[in-house]
Amino acid sequence: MNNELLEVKELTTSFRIEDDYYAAVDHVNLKVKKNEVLAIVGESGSGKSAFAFSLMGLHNKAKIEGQILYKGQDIANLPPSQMNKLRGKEIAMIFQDPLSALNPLMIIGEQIEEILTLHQPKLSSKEKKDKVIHLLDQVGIARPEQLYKQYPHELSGGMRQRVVIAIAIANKPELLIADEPTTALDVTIQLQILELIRELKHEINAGIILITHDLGVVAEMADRVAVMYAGEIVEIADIVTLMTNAKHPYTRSLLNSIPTITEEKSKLHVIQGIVPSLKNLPRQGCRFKARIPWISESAHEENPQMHEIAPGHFVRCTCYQHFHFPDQAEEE
Ligand SMILES: Nc1ncnc2c1ncn2[C@@H]1O[C@H](COP(=O)(O)OP(=O)(O)OP(=O)(O)O)[C@@H](O)[C@H]1O
Repeated sequence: MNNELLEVKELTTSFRIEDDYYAAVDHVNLKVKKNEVLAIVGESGSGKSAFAFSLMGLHNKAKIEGQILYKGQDIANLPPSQMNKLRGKEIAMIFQDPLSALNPLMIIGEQIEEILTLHQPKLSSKEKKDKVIHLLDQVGIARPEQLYKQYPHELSGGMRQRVVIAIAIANKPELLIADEPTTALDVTIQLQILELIRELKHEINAGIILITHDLGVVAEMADRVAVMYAGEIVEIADIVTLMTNAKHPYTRSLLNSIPTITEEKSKLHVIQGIVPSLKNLPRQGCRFKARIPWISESAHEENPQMHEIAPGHFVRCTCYQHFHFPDQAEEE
């Protein structure tokens, strides 16, 4: 197989609420290649984390349907013993909150050694320590020997996230999933961590799935972007196309809600409403319809499909052809 690393087919992740299952990830299809950053973007509640956790096999009680083909092998619903061998080695994740991802009672060096021991049991103590020092250096920690002996609470948020990244890349994963890796950090530190992930992309030669609600982060980091709304992918395109020629009303609304210094505040288009809760989600028709009520009913497909409108550029539903912001006339 070429350089395709991951192919997700019709992935559906459903949670049990009272007596029924409700899909938080609904028939998602996408691919990730080696050396590629695929960003998944959407508001809170759109299903991004549920998707990431499905790839990592971290859902305890959810029902997972469809296929997660990692290097051709379906890893959806893999027995825990087999998933444990992949997780932390071939597939690794950087979590949102570095403090909760680290063990408060263990020094940093031991925490990184632990993940090395798990997947490379034959390493000697000296080899392990050398690798840890090298990893800490690789993630930009100035005095790795000193940090080796420190506890998580002794570090700043940015340092902790560097350690979490060191743990994620310790076993040279081929697929790295970063779930809002900078959300919990100060703005200046966010930039440093993004820069680090960008540098590592070349060094570790991995495919990266970057989950974020922040289109600024997407613009900086992504090669391709999948926009997620209410559990579905509504648009996929390469980064340049997405930033300059987005079509789906949701993508356009997200892009329009980014303030620019040249735009007057009164002209900002802020999307009204929120992503509906799982139980209240309309499962028939266009899921974004309720948030663009000024667009006529007939613009929407009854059963919205993904349309390939240019090579590699997919848009769900036909409503994009008739979409305009409330204060503008229809474009076509
Ligand atoms: N364990 C669970 N049980 C029931 N519902 C859940 C569970 N986990 C997530 N959900 C619901 O699934 C939907 C998608 O949640 P998810 O956390 O994946 O969204 P998200 O896009 O990652 O948002 P955020 O950026 O806030 O993390 C939400 O409606 C959420 O309430």
